Amino acid sequence: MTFLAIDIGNTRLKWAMYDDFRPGAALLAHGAEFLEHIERLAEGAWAGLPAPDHMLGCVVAGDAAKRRVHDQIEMMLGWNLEPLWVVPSAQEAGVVNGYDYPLRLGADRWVAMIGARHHMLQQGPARPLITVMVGTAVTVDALDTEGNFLGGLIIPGHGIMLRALEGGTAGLHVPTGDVQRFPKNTSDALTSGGTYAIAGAVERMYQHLSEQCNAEPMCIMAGGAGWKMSPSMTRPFQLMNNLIFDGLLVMAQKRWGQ
Ligand SMILES: Nc1ncnc2c1ncn2[C@@H]1O[C@H](COP(=O)(O)OP(=O)(O)O)[C@@H](O)[C@H]1O
Ligand SMILES: CC(C)(COP(=O)(O)O)[C@@H](O)C(=O)NCCC(=O)O
Ligand SMILES: [K+]
Repeated sequence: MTFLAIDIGNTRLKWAMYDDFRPGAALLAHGAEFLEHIERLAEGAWAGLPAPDHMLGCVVAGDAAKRRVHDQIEMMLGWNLEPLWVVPSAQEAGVVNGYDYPLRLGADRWVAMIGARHHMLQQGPARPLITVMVGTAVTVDALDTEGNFLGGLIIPGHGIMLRALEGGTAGLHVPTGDVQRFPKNTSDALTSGGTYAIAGAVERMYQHLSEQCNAEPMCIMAGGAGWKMSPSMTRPFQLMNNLIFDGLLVMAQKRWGQ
């Protein structure tokens, strides 16, 4: 019972093939393509894969990207798949969506929270939970001990922050620098500024959530640039590279399992 999970962010499409659609399924193959290379999937990374029985994805990159992926799936000989995409709802898998308009929440944030809460409950008792996703943009989302999504932050990712500063000034065209506590050149000042802006936002959310819930939150971080943040975080956290896929496996089991 093979399962294809797809996560289309604003920079890259990530995909993973599993031998089953339940948490803990074995990873058979995985990969990532920049969005401009979606058309390579069918004849490239996906060629030779076993035909998946089910597919579930989340997409925040717009309908055009989704349609281009449908075209790739159609090109796969022997695949007979109905592509299904996550739509954030009011409640799923023990998580309650507190957004003013639940549908407007990014599908990737919804899936990540569901994956993170499932992961936490596998490890021990329920606690407040923060999911941090460091991709094109950075999102910092808060769940209380009962699984209510209380709300979250959206901030620019490293790349967007740098490009915005480069574009809006005359003197900030410099190579990437290092993260320093007291940067003494422009490159280090920009790199450190972006990194601590993100780390500071997570710290604030940690304070807000621990005050709100009277308990120490668990913090789970993911996303293509999560590793860049690791040395600069102020609180304990777990890096989970497959967080979105884990969330999709939880949702897939609810849809097709049993
Ligand atoms: N090998 C890599 N390829 C692409 N982006 C990378 C890579 N390593 C780190 N990054 C960083 O990760 C970000 C993209 O992360 P990703 O999780 O793919 O974003 P999204 O989900 O928004 O597409 C980029 O902004 C880039 O700074
Ligand atoms: C915040 C995001 C742009 C993050 O995108 P990403 O960095 O993963 O490409 C995405 O989750 C999104 O478009 N959200 C919709 C708006 C919202 O969540 O409020
Ligand atoms: K993402």
